[in-house]
Amino acid sequence: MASDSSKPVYRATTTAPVNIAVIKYWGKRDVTLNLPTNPSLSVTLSQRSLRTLTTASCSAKFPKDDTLSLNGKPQDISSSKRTLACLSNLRSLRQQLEAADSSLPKLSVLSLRIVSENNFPTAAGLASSAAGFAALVRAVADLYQLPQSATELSRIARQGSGSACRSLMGGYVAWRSGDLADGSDSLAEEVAPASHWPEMRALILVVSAEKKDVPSTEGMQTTVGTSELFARRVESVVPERMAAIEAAIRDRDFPKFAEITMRDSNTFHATCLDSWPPIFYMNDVSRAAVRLVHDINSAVGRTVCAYTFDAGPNAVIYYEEKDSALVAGTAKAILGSNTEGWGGPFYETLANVTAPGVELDKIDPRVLSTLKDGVSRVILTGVGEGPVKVQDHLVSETGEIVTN
Ligand SMILES: Nc1ncnc2c1ncn2[C@@H]1O[C@H](COP(=O)(O)OP(=O)(O)OP(=O)(O)O)[C@@H](O)[C@H]1O
Ligand SMILES: C[C@@](O)(CCOP(=O)(O)OP(=O)(O)O)CC(=O)O
Repeated sequence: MASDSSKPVYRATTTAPVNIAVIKYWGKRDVTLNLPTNPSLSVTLSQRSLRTLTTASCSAKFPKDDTLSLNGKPQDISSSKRTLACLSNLRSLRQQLEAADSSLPKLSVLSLRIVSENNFPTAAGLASSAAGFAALVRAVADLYQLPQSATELSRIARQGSGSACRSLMGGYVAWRSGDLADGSDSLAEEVAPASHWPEMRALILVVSAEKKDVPSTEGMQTTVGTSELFARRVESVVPERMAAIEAAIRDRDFPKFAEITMRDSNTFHATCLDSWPPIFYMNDVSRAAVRLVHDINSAVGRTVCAYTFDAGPNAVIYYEEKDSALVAGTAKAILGSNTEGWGGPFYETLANVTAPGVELDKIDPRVLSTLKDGVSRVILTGVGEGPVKVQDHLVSETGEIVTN
């Protein structure tokens, strides 16, 4: 029997971004294949702020079962149908390559050791599952040297977590819901690269970093099964908004982009409230953030910012870089520079801003105190690129997990 040292360790490492939808995915027409009831569209956020780093490795020296370690903790992947579905799809693509070229090493028969780190809280409504599954699929696809495009791989990432299919690309990304029962046409595609509209910024107000009450999968099934508003959202509201927001992105028309974004977040949360029993993801602090955005826009006299909320209370506020002082500068004046997170790569335009962009007497006083008490941390970021192949492997050349 060959000694362990003669059994090579194959490795590939990637980073992957978070994305925040402006037209929300909410509802599945097929739970097993993770097929959505409606298309969605998101902005990929810069990995200079939020990112997952994942190494996929395989070797004949690893124990028989595939393993996944997330933030230093082993995960039970044997009970995660979604992770198993991603891995089995990727393996069969590798098998096809090996069957066509006998000179290729038989990686498809080796156990996988996958190690991942999120640089932000997991399962706290910061889209960790999107970045996490995108990184997992991208890293294993790189390890297996698969020729498939990001759009083709999105079909696999979608089965890990729907929103993950949109994190395989940078910029402005649409997930086409598709019509086919086997899901082969349910894919993500880039609507515009980040370079088309690089001035897009996002200020995330972290309201709660706790694990959320109703997980997305469960929440969306309750909505599909019980909300009367939901059918209208799927039939007419979303298709019209998809066309309109794609045009707004093409024309870099921020006011249009912003209004559609806010309305779609509101419609999504309305269908949650219309579910039975009702589901609440937004709280008083979230509602104060909504009010803040409307107050800023009306004080400035044009639409300079837009809010959106996922399945949790955190607010994501989109704006253009030229309006940083008006939007982020006002938020900073309200929250105080002691709130964690004012800094980092997107901070330059704000660093010298001392006065609020909008006078605070133009903002409802209850909003000021609710935000000051309820926002624990901010994240300043902006539109960014898709996954990047890197060499900071989380598995050593000899196969051990690297602890940072
Ligand atoms: N780096 C990762 N690698 C693999 N799986 C991950 C990774 N990060 C998160 N996940 C998976 O995603 C799950 C969290 O998904 P969940 O949808 O509950 O939260 P979220 O993505 O933060 O919130 P939301 O999708 O509503 O914005 C984790 O329990 C884990 O299974
Ligand atoms: C509100 C959302 O963030 C819901 C995301 O849901 P997930 O992609 O987390 O759901 P699963 O497919 O069940 O894993 C909207 C969106 O990102 O489009």
